[in-house]
Amino acid sequence: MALMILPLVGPVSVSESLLAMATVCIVYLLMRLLRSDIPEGLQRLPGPKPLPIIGNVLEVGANPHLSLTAMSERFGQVYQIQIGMRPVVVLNGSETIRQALIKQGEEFASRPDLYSFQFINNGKSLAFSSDQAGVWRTRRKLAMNALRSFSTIKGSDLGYSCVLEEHVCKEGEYLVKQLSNVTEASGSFDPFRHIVVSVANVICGMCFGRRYNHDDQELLSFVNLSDEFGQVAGSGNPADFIPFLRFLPSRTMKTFMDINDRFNVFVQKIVTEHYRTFDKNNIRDITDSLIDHCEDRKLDENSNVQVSDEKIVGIVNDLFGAGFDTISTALSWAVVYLVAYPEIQEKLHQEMKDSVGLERTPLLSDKANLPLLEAFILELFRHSSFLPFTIPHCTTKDTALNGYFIPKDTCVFINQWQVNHDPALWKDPSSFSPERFLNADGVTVNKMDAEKVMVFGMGKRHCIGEAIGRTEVFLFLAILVQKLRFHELPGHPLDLTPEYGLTMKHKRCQLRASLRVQE
Ligand code: HEM
Repeated sequence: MALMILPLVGPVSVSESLLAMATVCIVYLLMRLLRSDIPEGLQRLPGPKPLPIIGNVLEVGANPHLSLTAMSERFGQVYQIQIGMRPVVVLNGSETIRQALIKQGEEFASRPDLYSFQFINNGKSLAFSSDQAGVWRTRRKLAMNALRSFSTIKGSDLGYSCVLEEHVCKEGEYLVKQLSNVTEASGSFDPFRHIVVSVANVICGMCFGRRYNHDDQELLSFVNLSDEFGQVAGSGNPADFIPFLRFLPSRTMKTFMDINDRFNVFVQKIVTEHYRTFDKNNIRDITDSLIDHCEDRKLDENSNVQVSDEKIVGIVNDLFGAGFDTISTALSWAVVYLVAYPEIQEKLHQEMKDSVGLERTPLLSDKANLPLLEAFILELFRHSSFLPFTIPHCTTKDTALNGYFIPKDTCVFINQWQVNHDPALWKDPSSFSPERFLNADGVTVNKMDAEKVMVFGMGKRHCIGEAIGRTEVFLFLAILVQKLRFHELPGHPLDLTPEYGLTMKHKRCQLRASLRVQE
């Protein structure tokens, strides 16, 4: 992401320069005057000295997860930076984050009203908008109930424990065929390009009762552009903090708006069709269940929180959006790690062969017998930390943390990357070693270590799709490891350096896959 502010300034005259400098000084002095008083017994937050107007943007740079982790070594687990003219508190360290998000959860539960968030789901997103607490709570509860109902019910095939397992197993088998066919036809494939369609199909099944072909242009037109979405929605997007940047042309921002538009049109078309064919006695999917809720609520005169129909049915946008990008990113990283560590790939296949065999599709009930696969997933979450920060939080009132004063309405970044790479928690944090999660017996996972990994946030805003996310990553990966061997494409060495964003992706690459049964 470009945090280059200075090159955006063109040639200026002497009088313009003087005027700009005077403005900068006045704003700087005003900001110093407006600095809030610190209540007795509390301290002012430490942090790097900000420059006028741009604050600490240059020090934050293009990889905020690395720069803000390095700053935690200088300033401690709670410190303040300034992005543009907006103060941002950065929280690091497992215990400090637990204290803020769980023990003082109510005080850190809100979202800041950032510029880019108004384009997500037309400003009505459950995850990104700064809804009032009552409205957000009602919508979150509805979303959780809908997800639970439509993932745990039985599907059409009674051989599966639930519809989620059925969807993932069928999409997983299809993905195996797709990857081996594409390798045969074209010599290689881009893992994210194909995985994202399979994962999108699972959430589409639950939300809209439909699946898409791997070549469906309408679906592909935005699911494969989620990199740009993540670059803007990630913590530290300059236009969110430096107002004048909104008025300068930005290719990334334009693409971001374009993806949001296409996404909203795609979902709106399906929702309109659901309204047209809605039958109260045949609730087909999550969209129907949300429409049904609107109808029931109109009959309930006593309902004390008023939430518009648009905001209720709009929950489906959040579920669909959150349900494909996160899981596809995790799986795409998984495949890249398999290729980068071929000896681990072989061990995982051997474990599958010994515990499940190669004849039948792996199921959720096999999880307890696949400890190395579970450890691999934990290490993939920890090492890649592909959600380096949670979605930004915001304080709901004046509060204190570790003895420091934090005023109401302060934007707060939660540094998950730092927790997952903290040398106080992990031995040799930069090495990729799934075995670190196995107990000394080598066949059970150390649950205490597993709980230290932070990728789903925690507390009041903690991810509502965690169970679904873990289930999908496990099942898809089990099927891929059982059926395929992944290889590097000769002459195309892998680059595991993540590209910063809300979800950090590996660089797009070309890989090969061969069917194990043919070997
Ligand atoms: C591997 C997969 C996933 C990961 C790593 C993940 C991670 C996260 C994280 C870090 C947050 C922000 C927490 C915070 O702000 O403190 C979040 C929020 C959220 N996630 Fe997930 N997520 C995943 C899958 C899903 C799925 C499958 C769904 C739904 C189908 C989902 C729905 C949501 C929603 C609606 C929120 C916003 C909650 C709120 O603001 O109250 N996520 N997720």
